[in-house]
Amino acid sequence: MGILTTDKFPLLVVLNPFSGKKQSREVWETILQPALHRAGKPFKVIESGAQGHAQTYFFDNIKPIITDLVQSISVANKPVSDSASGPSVVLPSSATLEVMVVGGDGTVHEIVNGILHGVKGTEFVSEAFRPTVKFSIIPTGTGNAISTSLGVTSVQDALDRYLAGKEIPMRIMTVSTKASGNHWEPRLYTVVVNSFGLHCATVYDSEEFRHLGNERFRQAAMKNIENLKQYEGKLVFYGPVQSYNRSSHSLAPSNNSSGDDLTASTETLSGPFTYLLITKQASLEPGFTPTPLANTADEWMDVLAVQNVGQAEILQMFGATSNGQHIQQEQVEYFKTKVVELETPTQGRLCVDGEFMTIEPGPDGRVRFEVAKDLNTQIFGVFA
Ligand SMILES: Nc1ncnc2c1ncn2[C@@H]1O[C@H](COP(=O)(O)OP(=O)(O)OP(=O)(O)O)[C@@H](O)[C@H]1O
Repeated sequence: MGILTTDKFPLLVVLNPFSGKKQSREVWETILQPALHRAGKPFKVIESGAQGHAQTYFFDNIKPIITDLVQSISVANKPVSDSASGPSVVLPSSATLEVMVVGGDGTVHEIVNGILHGVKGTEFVSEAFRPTVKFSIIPTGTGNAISTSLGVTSVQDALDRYLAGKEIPMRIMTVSTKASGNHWEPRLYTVVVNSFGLHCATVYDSEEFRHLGNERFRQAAMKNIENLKQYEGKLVFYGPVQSYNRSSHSLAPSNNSSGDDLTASTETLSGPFTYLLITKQASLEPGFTPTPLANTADEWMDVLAVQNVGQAEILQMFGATSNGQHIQQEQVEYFKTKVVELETPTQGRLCVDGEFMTIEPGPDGRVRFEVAKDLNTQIFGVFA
């Protein structure tokens, strides 16, 4: 790999020149690079050359990166030679990899998926040795959901938070389907949002409006609202569920809540769905906060469900999503949960952080969403 040029392991900077309005390179050259030089931080730049590049890069290289990272710590910790036995090198039980993303949420999604698939089933992330990956997310994408949810207001703000060094856990979700032998196999890891129905169709259609920046989502949403569809499916919750109570303006344990037993089904929404989001972030872009109670760092995922409504109700909801007041509306159901499964009677489409996945029909095609609880997937943090 040869990433280790000094005994100080570099910050890995992943730059996506295609994100948002294509300003990542300029932001890097004019703001970030000079600031890192001033701060004396060594770095290595990885420029994404195509869709999927960041994911493939980390999938292919995460093991040598971790090896070099461990070596750098071992070098730094090497005690002064005391005798003929020479210096002893003590291998650490953990190490911190810092990754600065100059791009959007899709780039963070690619890196997380590349890393977790790259180390799966290896000793590179295990009980004996577990690295942590700390992200500095510089918001040069379109939605910048993670940054917006953390209240980051600008590139400079994100940079200042990185240099200040305060971080919080960035919990992710696993998206699994049934593999042979009937066990759940994680297919994808989600950092922002899984969606079904209108939101997924909007993201799908928004690519053709990419040149419009943020406006692309609005254009694609209007197109889909004009031609509003209902999406057949049922959503089954397992284990503890909290639902939002409009009268008390607060979350309360669902009536059927089954303690911490994640195998017991608690609640079912029978659909059809007009709009369905399962998220880890409160905002999906500045001015759009569909799951206002979501928290990047907690062990819950938030579910916003709108079942079988018409254009007027959907427009009414969107009219109040800027400040989260839509969760007071009758047609909006809001939950916090840890495990939920979606089943569709016919083939469906799921959107996972902007990546699309096919839902196969019937019980065998069920998709299971979980807040990742395996410690080997809970390795991410974000400077906040
Ligand atoms: N060199 C490249 N050329 C074209 N597409 C690229 C390139 N590198 C990465 N991509 C793709 O760019 C897309 C957008 O990336 P990213 O998520 O960073 O920005 P965004 O979509 O504008 O922001 P957000 O996800 O925050 O809304 C991703 O699908 C990624 O795979």
